[in-house]
Amino acid sequence: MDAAAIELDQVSLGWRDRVAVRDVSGAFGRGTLTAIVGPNGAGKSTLLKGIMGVLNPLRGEIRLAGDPGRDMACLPQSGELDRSFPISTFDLVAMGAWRRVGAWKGFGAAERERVWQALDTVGLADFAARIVGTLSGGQLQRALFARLLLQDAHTLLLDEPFAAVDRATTEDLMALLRRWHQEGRTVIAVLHDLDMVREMFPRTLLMAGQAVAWGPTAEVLTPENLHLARHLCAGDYR
Ligand SMILES: Nc1ncnc2c1ncn2[C@@H]1O[C@H](COP(=O)(O)OP(=O)(O)OP(=O)(O)O)[C@@H](O)[C@H]1O
Repeated sequence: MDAAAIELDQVSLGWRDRVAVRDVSGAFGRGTLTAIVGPNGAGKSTLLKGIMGVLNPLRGEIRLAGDPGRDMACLPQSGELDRSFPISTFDLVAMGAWRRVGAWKGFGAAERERVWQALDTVGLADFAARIVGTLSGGQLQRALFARLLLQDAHTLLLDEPFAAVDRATTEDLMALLRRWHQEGRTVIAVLHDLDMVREMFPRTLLMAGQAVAWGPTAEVLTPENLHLARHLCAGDYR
């Protein structure tokens, strides 16, 4: 595999009373496109939080190539967003540029043009002035993808990017994800649609509290591995 963008060495994550992710070791190669899948409660979001640095490992080590502040961009699960914040769609997208250009005083005409381009790419140019609380779920997800475009990060972490969005929006946003992959960025997405993973994601990490399998998608999503994941999480997982 190419050089690692993110390396996990016997990583366990959780809280005082609960270990949600146990003893995961492996690497996300630079420029790879990986899906993280597994039953509800398998520790997928917890693993992403560990990689983002919002949760410290209980054990083990997470090593990131580059400067995580600048090189990593995240799309949180939509339920974790505060939509009541009174901000326009334009400003939400513009926030993606903060790390590159500093505070608002550095925000010139060129950056404004980039915001317009990003809004146009996701089909939201007509919604620039709308307060984000008035966007539909799918429109908000498009705006958050536009913000990722502004961030221009080498590594992108997306937690259920297509949850509760319709087929057309999913196809548009998936095209952006593929574009990032073709540009050589490292892309990691938590997903539930295994057919989509089989079709679009070359690599997969199957979680069930631990890493059940990690590698080329066809070798990971076998009936045996899925059965094991279901058994480990004691749920219904196909
Ligand atoms: N803040 C927290 N405190 C304690 N336990 C938590 C906390 N957040 C999550 N958990 C628990 O950790 C486990 C893993 O949760 P996580 O959200 O990582 O699962 P997931 O694989 O992303 O699930 P889903 O597919 O339902 O989103 C679950 O049992 C969950 O209840």
